[in-house]
Amino acid sequence: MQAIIIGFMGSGKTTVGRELSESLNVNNHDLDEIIVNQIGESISSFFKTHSEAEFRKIERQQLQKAMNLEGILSTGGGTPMQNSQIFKATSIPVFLLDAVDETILKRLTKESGRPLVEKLGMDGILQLKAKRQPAYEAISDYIIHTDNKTPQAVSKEIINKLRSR
Ligand SMILES: Nc1ncnc2c1ncn2[C@@H]1O[C@H](COP(=O)(O)OP(=O)(O)OP(=O)(O)O)[C@@H](O)[C@H]1O
Ligand SMILES: O=C(O)C1=C[C@@H](O)[C@@H](O)[C@H](O)C1
Repeated sequence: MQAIIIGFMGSGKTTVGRELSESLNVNNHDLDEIIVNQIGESISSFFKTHSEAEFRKIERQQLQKAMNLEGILSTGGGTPMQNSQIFKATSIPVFLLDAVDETILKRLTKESGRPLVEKLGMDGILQLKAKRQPAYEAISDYIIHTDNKTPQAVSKEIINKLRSR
């Protein structure tokens, strides 16, 4: 793996991961997509019939496997929380996509289908973001601010960091 992208829901991991892997001409892996293929249903529908703990167990297993793939890996928003050791132990650079609350709200309201947004509501989501922030930062090699930047600009910033390593 050349780079791992982490960040809160709506920070742009999936979008930037696609852009970045195209620019670098490497494989793109999205942990949420890998999980969806594994469970055979959407994450939303899985959450309706299973506990979050069951989801986290599958997420951890698939993360461990995905760390051995080549290319770019974008994770789920909650992936770093119970897997900090895996991220700390790797030599693959970890990029945190950061955004202020207002940006996250704008991006999340554009789309539906995120089970935690449905469960917690927007106030709860922003509280969760604040709670997770220290854990995200603790495992990141680079923090990339994404407010008012296109996914292309964010991707270019990551490429510059990768090239100057
Ligand atoms: N830099 C950006 N500027 C504007 N819109 C963006 C940017 N990055 C992502 N978006 C938009 O924000 C929404 C969420 O992006 P995306 O699905 O990539 O986030 P994510 O971090 O992968 O979220 P999740 O963890 O919930 O899957 C999408 O509609 C996407 O088009
Ligand atoms: O922030 C989270 O905990 C999640 C984010 C999504 O990417 C999915 O992995 C799932 O909906 C959980």
